[in-house]
Amino acid sequence: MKPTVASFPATRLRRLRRTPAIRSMVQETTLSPGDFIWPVFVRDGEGEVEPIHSMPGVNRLSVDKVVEAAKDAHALGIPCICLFPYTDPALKNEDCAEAWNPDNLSNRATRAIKDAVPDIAVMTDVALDPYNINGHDGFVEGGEIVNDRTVEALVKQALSQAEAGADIIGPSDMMDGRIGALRTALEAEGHQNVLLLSYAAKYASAFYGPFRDAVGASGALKGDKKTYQMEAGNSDEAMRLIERDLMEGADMIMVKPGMPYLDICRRAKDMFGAPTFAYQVSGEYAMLAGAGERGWVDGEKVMLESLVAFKRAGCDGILTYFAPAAAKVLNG
Ligand SMILES: NCc1[nH]cc(CCC(=O)O)c1CC(=O)O
Repeated sequence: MKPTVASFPATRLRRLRRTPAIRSMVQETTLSPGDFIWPVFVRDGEGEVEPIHSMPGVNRLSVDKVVEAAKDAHALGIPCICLFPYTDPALKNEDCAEAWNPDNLSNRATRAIKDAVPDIAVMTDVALDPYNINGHDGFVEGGEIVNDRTVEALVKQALSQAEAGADIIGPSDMMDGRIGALRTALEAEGHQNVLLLSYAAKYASAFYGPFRDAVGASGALKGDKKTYQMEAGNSDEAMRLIERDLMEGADMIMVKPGMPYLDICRRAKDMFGAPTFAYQVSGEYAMLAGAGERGWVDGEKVMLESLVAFKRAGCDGILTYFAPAAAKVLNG
């Protein structure tokens, strides 16, 4: 596109910015609660609302409280809630079997939400890190994060989530071949309507720090995730990963983290035209919410500005811890 601009004063671009009414008429991108997927942290117990110190305003919730959160989200017009379990350290080991336990925390929360608020979509996370004694997304053998044996486990995990009623499965593990394996298994087991939202372009990022505290994986993690998550300097590789996942049966794709990778969102949308999501991750949230809390920035304004940026960059939606706060502002 080459914008046409006649010379001054035939064109005075400030005319279009003069009043709120005129600015609203020509606004190119808008934000609404329907754009949000709300990630929540689930813990055991009842009546539990446990603050996460590195994410001001975010709590670990017991299943009953997650159900209340889902009701609130639905009332605010948020279409989807995404579950991340904080697993009891006693249930973590090297075989990660808790990941496909039909009665694990994530599956109990899914069933409880689908019972109480059937209209909200439930998204679940596929990766072994909440269950793995060493904090990695895959099995570790002799210091290596092994691919194919991990994919077999991810399939069992995803099937248990589909069985529990998950609408959207989000593989965040970055193993090769998992989208194809998951799609094949879901089709074979009668879950042909379950959606796959692939964490297709997921970078090995320091912005995940507060999340790892929230799910209790920080202490456990040995080494880094660079043999499966992407290097920050790469963009062509992101396009290869997205194309590969779409060809294997992903319905939607994600770029993660969000703000430092808006160029990847734009490129992905332009290149593939698939439903594209960005994850505004825990570290991004911590920076904005933390600075807002101290009065260093206007918390509400930076929240909305950061979120509309994703829409402008081509995203169809955003996973954000701000979802309920932003929806409240947008609903007026
Ligand atoms: N499967 C791990 C996973 N799923 C979502 C996040 C990060 C989300 C966030 O930071 O908000 C991570 C962290 C990681 O890869 O170490």
